[in-house]
Amino acid sequence: MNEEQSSVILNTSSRFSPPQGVKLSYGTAGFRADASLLQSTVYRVGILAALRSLKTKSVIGVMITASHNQVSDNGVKIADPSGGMLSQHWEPFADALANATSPHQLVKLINEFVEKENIPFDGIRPAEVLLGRDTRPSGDDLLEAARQGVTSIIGAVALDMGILTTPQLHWMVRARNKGLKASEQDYFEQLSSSFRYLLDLIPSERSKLGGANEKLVVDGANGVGGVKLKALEKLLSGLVIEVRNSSEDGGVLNDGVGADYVQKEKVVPHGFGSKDAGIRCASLDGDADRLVYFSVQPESNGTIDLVDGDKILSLFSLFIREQLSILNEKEDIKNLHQARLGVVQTAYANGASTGYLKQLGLEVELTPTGVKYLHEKAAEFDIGIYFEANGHGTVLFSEYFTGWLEARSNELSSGSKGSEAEKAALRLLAVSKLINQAVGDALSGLLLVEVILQHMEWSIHRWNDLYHDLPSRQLKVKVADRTAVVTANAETVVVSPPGLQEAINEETAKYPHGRSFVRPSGTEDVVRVYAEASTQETADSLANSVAKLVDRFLG
Ligand SMILES: CC(=O)N[C@H]1[C@@H](OP(=O)(O)O)O[C@H](CO)[C@@H](O)[C@@H]1O
Ligand SMILES: [Mg+2]
Repeated sequence: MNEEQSSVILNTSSRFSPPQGVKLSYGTAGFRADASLLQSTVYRVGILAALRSLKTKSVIGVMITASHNQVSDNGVKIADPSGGMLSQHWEPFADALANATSPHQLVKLINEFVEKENIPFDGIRPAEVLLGRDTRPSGDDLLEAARQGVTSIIGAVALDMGILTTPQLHWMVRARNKGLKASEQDYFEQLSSSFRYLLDLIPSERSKLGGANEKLVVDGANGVGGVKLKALEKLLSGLVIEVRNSSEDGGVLNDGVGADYVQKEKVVPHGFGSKDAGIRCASLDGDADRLVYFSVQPESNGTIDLVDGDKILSLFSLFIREQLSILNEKEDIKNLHQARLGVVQTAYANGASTGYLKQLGLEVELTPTGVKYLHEKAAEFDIGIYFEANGHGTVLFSEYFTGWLEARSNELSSGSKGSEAEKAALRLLAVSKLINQAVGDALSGLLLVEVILQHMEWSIHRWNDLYHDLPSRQLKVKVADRTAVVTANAETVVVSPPGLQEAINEETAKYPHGRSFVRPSGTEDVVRVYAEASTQETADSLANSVAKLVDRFLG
């Protein structure tokens, strides 16, 4: 960096003092904290995003959100050129920048990093960063801090894209870097037109008046998702959606509402009750990158049948597998490309879901917790489907495979137009356009669920009956130092402290269908305990015993 550049950063950064005595970490999904602590962090992430744009010669995204956290929190994360998460290789630098104690130290760190990473300051292609935020009241000021960070790199351009869901911003970054249309309207049009296309491809003999056609009721978590879903719905036909807890209703973001609450507590969100018994309902999280479905049990006290990320994954897998097999059946050997379909889960996936997917003959991979790991693994397949049990996931299509599908559907349409094989190829192509290729997206996921249910003529109950979840329990244990827990094999085995895994094994062996693992959280200062067993009582008991072991070894 030249003198002029250094002095601009020195000047602007002096307006953003870091909070005293707080250690910030990029963590599993960006920086998160009470919003009042984040001005300097967001400003510095703005600088980092501009550097990333220079380095990759591409458009980069900065999203201001704290997802399912309480409304007084906020956060910031970077979208890479592909629309995916920031390269893990740059995370330690993000941490170092956020924790720099003075403007001089900040400039020194940036200089060292620019040199190490060989970041070009040649002015040939200026940095360009898209900024988005969710509905949090602190978002406006933080977005301004990000803008000042970006523009403190001379020549860099920051574009304020306004209030967006997290997946919308990631989608825009990806589209811009591919030279495609990238506005919010383009996003809505791509989703609604591929949804319509898939509806039109439903075999005509299947009645379009089945159970799935009743209205869908969606809990918007009092966040950005509900408002965007209403805008999207205006472009949809063939689906009636009622949105509750949209941020316009005056309710508090994530307070007794939203996908995280529904999945963890397994109870109805605010605004839902026994009057909704049996109806197909869905819940989004605060920034609309998670989706779960549920139905209210009749005459219950707010208890629900939860249809979680594992079941969404199973539904998508079934549909895609069916289309691939239609395609393969009709192919002659010369044209056969045996597509590799893979599904990716974490250890939190319910054991019944993994068993079900394997019994379908699917390749099931396990990765550590965190979308960045699942996404990376899913990208190794022609079609890779990944979901966390909490409802964050998507379906990735390799460029090679979409190219192959396009070529095949063209060939097929010039031969026997309207053949089953052609329709299967067209359905798969439409799925690749509907489902967000950048990151998990509750809105596009919801449309894919809806069209598959109509295609299968399934109610939410039929879908929920695909398999029955094993009873499970999750607990959190406060320990002196959670980093003392080191795991291996996608977090299923503890390697340190010594003896803990053997003790867990001994305990688990006492329970029929018992499974349990522990790992340090990447977003909270706790060790998480997960247990499954054949009844709720035994799952609870196993989780409690393992929590005691964690406390004994680490307390
Ligand atoms: C058990 C669980 O749900 N863990 C969540 C949670 O991570 P932890 O590292 O477990 O705190 O937040 C992550 C980011 O949102 C999400 O990817 C992950 O699935
Ligand atoms: Mg989220």
